[in-house]
Amino acid sequence: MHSRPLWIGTSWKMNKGPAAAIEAARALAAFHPPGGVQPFVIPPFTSLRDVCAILDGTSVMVGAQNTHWEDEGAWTGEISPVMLAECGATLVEIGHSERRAHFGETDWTVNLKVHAVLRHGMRPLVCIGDTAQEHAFGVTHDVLARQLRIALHGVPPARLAQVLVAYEPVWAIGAGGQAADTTFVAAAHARLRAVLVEMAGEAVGFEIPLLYGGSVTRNNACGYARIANVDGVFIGRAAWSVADFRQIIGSVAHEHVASG
Ligand SMILES: O=C(CO)[C@H](O)COP(=O)(O)O
Repeated sequence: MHSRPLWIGTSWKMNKGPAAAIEAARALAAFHPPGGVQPFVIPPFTSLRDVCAILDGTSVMVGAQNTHWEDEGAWTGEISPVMLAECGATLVEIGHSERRAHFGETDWTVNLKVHAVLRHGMRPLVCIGDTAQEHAFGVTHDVLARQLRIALHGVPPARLAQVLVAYEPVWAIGAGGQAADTTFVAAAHARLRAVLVEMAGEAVGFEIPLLYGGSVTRNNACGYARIANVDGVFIGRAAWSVADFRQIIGSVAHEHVASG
């Protein structure tokens, strides 16, 4: 069996109001994931506290979809890392491409948020990704390395061990997304691993979970999960139903254990 867990998680994005989120969390609480897998779920802010309470003591980690970098203050409409920690979140997603594209998230704010999340004892899940245009120009690896270096700038190596990274090509995400082929993902993840090792040294650099996301489905999840330097998958649409999420976890875990 693999010694490191395989991370399998989903963000519900702007789906599921409090009632639906509570129902989904209860269904997840009754699920006993197979060994070797670390499941996580990222509900909207409106149900974060409830979902954390329901999944407390289970093996399912709960995260938030965003944070501000300040602890408090006159930031209308924002949520601070202090609030997220108080709700029970242990993971915070930062820099998703939808936030970068529609809400002005930049590499600089991603870096501020990474520091804020670590300061409050949670784990940042840093999302990076190339646009269709960058992909077409063949600069994917440069873009990813730049995003990663800025996101993690100034984080001491010991703290880097708390970070998770998700590579999600912008062109692969969502209804119009095109699933990336595994050779392409393998090369991108190898490059990302090299950057992490450069920044954090071998011991920590190899330990940082590197997840893949973007049109991951029950049909292709195992293929992505078996790539070297892919430590898990981050799923959107295909895992919004708890039954589908559980099914993907089951099949990926089965293969993970069998191949270990
Ligand atoms: O963040 C994602 C996973 O939660 C990502 O945007 C992938 O979404 P999907 O293409 O709907 O799987």
